Amino acid sequence: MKHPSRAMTIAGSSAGGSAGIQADLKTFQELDVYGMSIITAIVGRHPKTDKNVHAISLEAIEAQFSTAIKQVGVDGIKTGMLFSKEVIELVASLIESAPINHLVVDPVMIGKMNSKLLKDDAIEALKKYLIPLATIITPNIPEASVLLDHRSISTVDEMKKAAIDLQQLGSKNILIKGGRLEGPAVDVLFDGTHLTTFEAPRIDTVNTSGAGCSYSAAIAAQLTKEKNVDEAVLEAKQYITTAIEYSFSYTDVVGPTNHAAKRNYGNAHDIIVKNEKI
Ligand SMILES: Nc1ncnc2c1ncn2[C@@H]1O[C@H](COP(=O)(O)OP(=O)(O)O)[C@@H](O)[C@H]1O
Ligand SMILES: Cc1ncc(COP(=O)(O)O)c(C=O)c1O
Repeated sequence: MKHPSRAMTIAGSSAGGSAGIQADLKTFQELDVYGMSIITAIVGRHPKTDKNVHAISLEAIEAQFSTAIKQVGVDGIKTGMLFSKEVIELVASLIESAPINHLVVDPVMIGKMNSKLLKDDAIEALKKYLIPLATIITPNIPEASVLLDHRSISTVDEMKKAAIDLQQLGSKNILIKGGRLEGPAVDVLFDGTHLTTFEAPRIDTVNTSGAGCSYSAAIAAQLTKEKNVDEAVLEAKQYITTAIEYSFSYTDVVGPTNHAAKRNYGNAHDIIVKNEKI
């Protein structure tokens, strides 16, 4: 038997199972890669306070990472919620010490239920230490805007311009996710020479908690299988579009995407891919 490739998520725990570490591990499993997790923080809602993030010590983060590397090894990593500049600096140095070919950085800042997942003073550390190590970064529109000093981004053309400008931060590839715009769900990839758009129909649902987490985890999973970046993004876009098509909610809270949907029902929609040279 050939061993599956090995993917690691370094991210926060999201108790409801829709986002964060939980979404990443479900995605890895669905895509047939061996999943590992390094928990950086625990997000839990406290109805009577706004203290909904419980930090994990740097020592515990380092201990998880070295255990996973020694017990298993790693082919590709994705980072999600990192919360503080201290965690970002540590995670960047751990990643630099590991023999990996693929790093997906999802610059998670604010959750869909408005949890603050990154401190304001951590943004510079993200730019300085982690993004330059990335194979690809996957900001949504508000995150891309913050990384570009609060530039307004409200059209696909502005997403294209933003993707080109974000490459100056040092990541090889930039993928801006258009989930927050109206109209078709268009994501823009810039690889340094080409702009590629990946377009899916907009699905009429609010249940997209963890969509960005699952999408970046799916890209990481495909990269560990030695797919190139274009193939990895296309397959991940098919995966997340199908997971959103079959999303649901158990309560009146924004619900999860359906991680098993592609396995159970096959791809829900064709993705339109367009490519232009810059
Ligand atoms: N209603 C929707 N219909 C189809 N695709 C969507 C929808 N909402 C988000 N997406 C897609 O889901 C992926 C995650 O995007 P987004 O929700 O913007 O990320 P995040 O969770 O980081 O905010 C992207 O490919 C985006 O285009
Ligand atoms: C730990 C963690 N990471 C990431 C996210 C981001 O989720 P989303 O992709 O829905 O923005 C959340 C949302 O609450 C979270 O709790």
